[in-house]
Amino acid sequence: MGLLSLGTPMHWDEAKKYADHVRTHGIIQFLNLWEATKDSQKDCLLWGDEIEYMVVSYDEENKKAKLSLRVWEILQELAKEEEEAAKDPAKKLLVNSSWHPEYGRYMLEGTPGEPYMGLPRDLLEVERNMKLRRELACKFMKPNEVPITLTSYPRLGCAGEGLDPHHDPHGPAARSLFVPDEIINAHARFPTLTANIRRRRGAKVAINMPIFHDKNTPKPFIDPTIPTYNDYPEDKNAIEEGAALPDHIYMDAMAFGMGCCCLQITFQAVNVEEARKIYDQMAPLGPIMLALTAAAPIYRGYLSDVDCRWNVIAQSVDDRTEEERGLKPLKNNKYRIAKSRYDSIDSYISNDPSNKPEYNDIPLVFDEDIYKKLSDNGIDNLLARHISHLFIRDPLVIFHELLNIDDNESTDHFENLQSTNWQTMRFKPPPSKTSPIGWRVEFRSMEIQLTDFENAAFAIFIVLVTRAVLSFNTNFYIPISKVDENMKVAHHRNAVLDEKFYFRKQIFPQSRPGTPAAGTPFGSPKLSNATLPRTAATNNSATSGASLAPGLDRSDEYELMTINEIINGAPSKGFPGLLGLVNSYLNTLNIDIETRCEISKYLELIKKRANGTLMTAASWMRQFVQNHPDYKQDSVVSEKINYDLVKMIEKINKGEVQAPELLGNFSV
Ligand SMILES: Nc1ncnc2c1ncn2[C@@H]1O[C@H](COP(=O)(O)OP(=O)(O)OP(=O)(O)O)[C@@H](O)[C@H]1O
Ligand SMILES: N[C@@H](CCC(=O)O)C(=O)O
Ligand SMILES: N[C@@H](CS)C(=O)O
Repeated sequence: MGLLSLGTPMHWDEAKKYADHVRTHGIIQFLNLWEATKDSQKDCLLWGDEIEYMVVSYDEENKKAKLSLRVWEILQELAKEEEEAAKDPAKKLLVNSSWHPEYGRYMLEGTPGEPYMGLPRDLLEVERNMKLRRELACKFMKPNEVPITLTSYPRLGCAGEGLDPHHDPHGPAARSLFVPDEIINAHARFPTLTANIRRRRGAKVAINMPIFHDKNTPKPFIDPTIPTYNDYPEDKNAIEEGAALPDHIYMDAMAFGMGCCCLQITFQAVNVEEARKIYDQMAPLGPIMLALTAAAPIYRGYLSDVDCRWNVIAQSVDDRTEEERGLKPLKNNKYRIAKSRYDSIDSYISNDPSNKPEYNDIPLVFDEDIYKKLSDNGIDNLLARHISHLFIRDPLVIFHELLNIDDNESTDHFENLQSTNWQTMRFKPPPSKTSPIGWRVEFRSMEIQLTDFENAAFAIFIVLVTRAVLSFNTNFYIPISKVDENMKVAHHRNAVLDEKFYFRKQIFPQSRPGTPAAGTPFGSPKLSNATLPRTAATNNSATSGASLAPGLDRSDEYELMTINEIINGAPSKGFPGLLGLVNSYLNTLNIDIETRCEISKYLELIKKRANGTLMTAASWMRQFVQNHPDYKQDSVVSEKINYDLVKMIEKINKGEVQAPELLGNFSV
């Protein structure tokens, strides 16, 4: 959930006139924040997860599962609980969660009431708290409603069905052929984002995911369910005009992407340099964790040939004009931009000496005036590049009432741009000059899992990886272009087992192979060299992307590995794997046996997903569909299959049905 300011939002035609105003003041706000917080030191790890839910409403009589558009009412009840809990310590324990709206009017976002601390036994709170959240959300639902953690809803946008209450497709914000605007959260942020992305782009967003060709799927596949009416000026015949590609599942609205759910983890670092280090070290793991958590194989009622949501969301918020996408010469726009606002990160930002200039090997487009303003005010090259790159985008949601604000007090204009750059990692300054919250990093690529047990396992694994990274001073750097290649591969069907990913071979500093830095249990050991300054000469060029200089080919530093190798290690190569690192890290702590056993359960799940003993949610859902008696080997996921699938997921989550191929013997 991004910035939820209140006010009267501007139409794009007006908002674009204030884009420079918002950027200029956003940078002043960032600089004010930087001055006040750049030396902030925190002494403990704080971290938290964000779980996104969909609320399903069953029509038991007709065996249909619909998305409930009643979430606003549920959120109001949850907010009341939170308010009461804040006043009453006894209730605080029972509620212990925080709730937020999300893009879809059928979506909820829940986080722990307070961030977790850095003790190993706190890890055992994670699953308990996720269960508590689910129970609490249920309390305010109707008997036929249920929260499910499904990344993409299989039949979202199948016209004429699937929403409770029913609404026909269309509406002025999305102008979709498939979904009504009533599916969008009513908070002004969300319909305004939807409409202004479309207006800025100059056309509706066009999302095309390859269809999975089964035995009876027509070839070429030309979707017979795409309507051909033409209610809006730019709403042309999607097939004839080429918006809907053959052999693809076509979607035409932001809801198909931002209506997907994910699992995000945020960590507070001890200081800004440590946050930058974590950001860089975790970035190459983005695609690996995307493939390992893959849970989104079905779109608009069809089995697709991809397993993950990421590219769907990227295309669903792609506000770049034809000029920016390189389809026309630049005339009205300033830059060619390679990626959507929702995409993988474009540059590493740490001043750690292991961050070699040649790792930032993709051309970085950035606003040179903003870069200069940041540099002139003491921001180093890498951070200035990062921020001035985020600021090539236009603000999409501007509120009349919040145009002129006190740059000393507010960070709204900075957050406006920051919170609409939806990337695999987010580098987050303290929310305000006086906030007790420190510098944080958010890990954003993972797909939401079907059960709380799995979500807890992935959350715990990721937080332990960050601890191991700091403890062993690991080096996961590979050229960022390789991270991008991994991102593409991560989408492939069954990438987790069938594909290989670039990963660094030698992940320990040469001088201290595998030696853990001394640290308090689960705390962040002080980094010996993370604060060394880097001169501009050793950093990347300020004006363009540094491409790999001849003779500097670092391909000997990385190689293609399977996810099994990356996670579980490759003993013959002396590569420990991320789980090897995590276990070595845990061995350095003084943990009681019971806690260690409990933690091991979660790590076992990760191990077994990576080595193929257990299926990803994406593979499991494919198998469920393909084995369903109603499935006709034609890629179609019917209403009845959808209903049975959602029911099955609910039962697995409640422990009423075992799914050993997904969960092994683990109980949920
Ligand atoms: N000081 C902190 N350090 C680390 N994590 C924190 C801290 N405070 C809150 N969190 C956790 O960060 C997560 C997200 O909280 P935050 O309020 O930053 O969300 P947000 O604004 O919705 O973020 P985003 O839009 O980037 O997803 C939650 O899991 C929360 O528990
Ligand atoms: N739901 C989005 C993330 C939304 C957000 O940025 O909070 C996803 O699946 O990645
Ligand atoms: N929930 C995301 C996507 S709309 C945000 O608010 O930024």
